[in-house]
Amino acid sequence: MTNFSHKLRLSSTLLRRLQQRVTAANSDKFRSFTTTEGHRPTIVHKRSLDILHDPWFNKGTAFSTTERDRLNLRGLLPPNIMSPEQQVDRFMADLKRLQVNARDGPSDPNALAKWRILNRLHDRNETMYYKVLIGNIEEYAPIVYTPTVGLVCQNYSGLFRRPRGMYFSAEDRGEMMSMVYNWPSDEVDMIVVTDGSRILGLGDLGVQGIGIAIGKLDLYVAAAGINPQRVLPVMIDVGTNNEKLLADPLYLGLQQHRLEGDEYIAVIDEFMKAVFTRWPNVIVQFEDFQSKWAFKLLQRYRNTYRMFNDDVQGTAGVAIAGLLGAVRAQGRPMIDFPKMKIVVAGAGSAGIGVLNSARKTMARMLGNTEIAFESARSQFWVVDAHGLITEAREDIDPDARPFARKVKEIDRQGLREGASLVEVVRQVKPDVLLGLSAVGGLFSQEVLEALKGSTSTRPAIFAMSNPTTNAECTPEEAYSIVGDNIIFASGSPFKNVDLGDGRIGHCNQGNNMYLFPGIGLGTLLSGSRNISDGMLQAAAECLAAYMTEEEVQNGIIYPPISSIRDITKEVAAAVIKEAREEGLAEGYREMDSRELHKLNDEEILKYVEDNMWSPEYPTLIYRED
Ligand SMILES: NC(=O)C1=CN([C@@H]2O[C@H](COP(=O)(O)OP(=O)(O)OC[C@H]3O[C@@H](n4cnc5c(N)ncnc54)[C@H](O)[C@@H]3O)[C@@H](O)[C@H]2O)C=CC1
Ligand SMILES: CC(=O)C(=O)O
Ligand SMILES: [Mg+2]
Repeated sequence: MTNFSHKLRLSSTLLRRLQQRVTAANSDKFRSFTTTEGHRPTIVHKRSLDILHDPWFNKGTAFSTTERDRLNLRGLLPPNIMSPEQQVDRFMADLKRLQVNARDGPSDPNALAKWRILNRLHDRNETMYYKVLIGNIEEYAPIVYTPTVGLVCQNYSGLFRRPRGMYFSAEDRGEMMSMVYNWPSDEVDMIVVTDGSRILGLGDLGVQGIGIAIGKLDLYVAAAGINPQRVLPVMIDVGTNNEKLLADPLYLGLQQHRLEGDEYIAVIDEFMKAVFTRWPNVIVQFEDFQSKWAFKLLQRYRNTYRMFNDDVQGTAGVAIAGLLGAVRAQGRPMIDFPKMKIVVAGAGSAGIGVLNSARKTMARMLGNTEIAFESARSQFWVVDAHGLITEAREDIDPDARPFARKVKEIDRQGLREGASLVEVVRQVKPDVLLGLSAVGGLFSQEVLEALKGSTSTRPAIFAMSNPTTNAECTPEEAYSIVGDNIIFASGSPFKNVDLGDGRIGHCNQGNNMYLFPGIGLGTLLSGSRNISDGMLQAAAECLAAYMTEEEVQNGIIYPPISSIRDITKEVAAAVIKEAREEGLAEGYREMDSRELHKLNDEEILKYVEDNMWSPEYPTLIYRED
């Protein structure tokens, strides 16, 4: 009897194993019949542990029985075969449990612990990492991106485990052309490069800035479906002027002050030449370069290379979309935008980028004449660390000069050179107060009180600086001081505000993450050799048009991050259409320029969608080198 029941148990175990094999075999069969990008078999040239240690190919416990045999994996994994969904469930359960228990420090006990857990997953299984990220983007974008990525960069020396991306340093001068060939992939679509000189609002973090390039590329994969095998985070280490880091023996970067002038430019030139030689079709996104270099490098490279500066150009587009949303939210037509009075706090790469773009947009709406361009200038008041910028200022920054107020003009307004932000807000009574200053709390109680005098029926507050502690004010402060009838956006995520009686004070996330992935993807798929102003403008207009009238009336001027993949697809399509119209679209792979021109709007969207990578395991086939 005992024997019989034992046999029964055995046979039920056997049966379960057989079922698992059949399921696994069927899923293999299913995979081999589908032919989209994610389902084609991938040829591999390695087996055994080499596969398990390779995050591009690793499937962990999801390797089927036949694959385990084919790839010499049998015995190297626990015997139970899991589906990708089960893997994600198991990981999520662990993540939730650990986030309750883990403690990293008093300020934010869980954020770094979550980042660590996700990073470990990124190291061992890229597909699953992105499945987790895409499936839970609202919850984990704030971990892999702002605000936690700022904390990660600040603590990078301690957090560094497995290297990711490439490092080019001042010591590598003359070697970069050969170094690029050390990267294992022949195909790279997207590079995000930083020199670490202005990471979010946290200043110079030197080599530790690599974290921001990794975080931005995570969004390229999650939002734009850029294949993770074809992204490359890059850190150009030309030294740091952060004395604390220079004094830290554990600092991972060059222990020297930053290169300046021609020496600095020579390093960046060499890097650009090297990457475009190896990967002529790559797109390079410049990220978090201090303002003094951001504009110069953009002008230097934008007509020669396929590149853009996210802080200058991506931020500008997101701000324009938000500003147009603010006009609509006041019940006015978008064409009223040139009548808005806008006070901008911060005249760095981001602030000046927004100002230039807003001025051009206004001028276009006013007929695109020189007079229109000139008159649009007078809608802006710019305040930097030294107060209101006027033509009376000595040593005025050339990038800010076009926005310096005329002395006579501000005299009439009861203002003067260097007037404080609160004075400016009080006198101007603006429709919009926009902060890109990196100064947390700059929109103080006094400033917000002054904004109550705004002539607008619904003033808009954009506290766009990152990370969270650098926000110019919180949504609670804005709603409680200025009133319920405002529009609010911040660069890093905040919770909505409960206004009582079931009413919600919406907190929009005004962050360039809504544009840069679509700009990159659209450029890639259009095959344009440059990223034109028109393509950037098309991206911004697409984002502005994404919100419905009802949403805008409710104060929602940006989409929720849960729809970032969809908005990115739309933005990419808009970029492709504009590139095509400007005669820049040279096509991508089998979609040549002629074919691209034949596509209607729907077909362009489908073309974009078909080229977006999804986190699904391909069937792996072994082949000798
Ligand atoms: N939400 C988003 O998508 C983006 C946000 N940003 C954020 O914008 C901030 C600024 O970035 P950058 O322009 O590159 O930096 P930056 O350092 O070049 O510029 C900062 C500007 O703020 C001014 N400033 C400093 N103290 C001030 C004060 N008390 N009052 C008024 N202005 C003051 C400075 O004079 C300077 O003009 C950062 O925190 C960054 O994270 C940047 C890009 C995108
Ligand atoms: C969002 C971004 O690019 C920044 O804060 O620099
Ligand atoms: Mg940035």
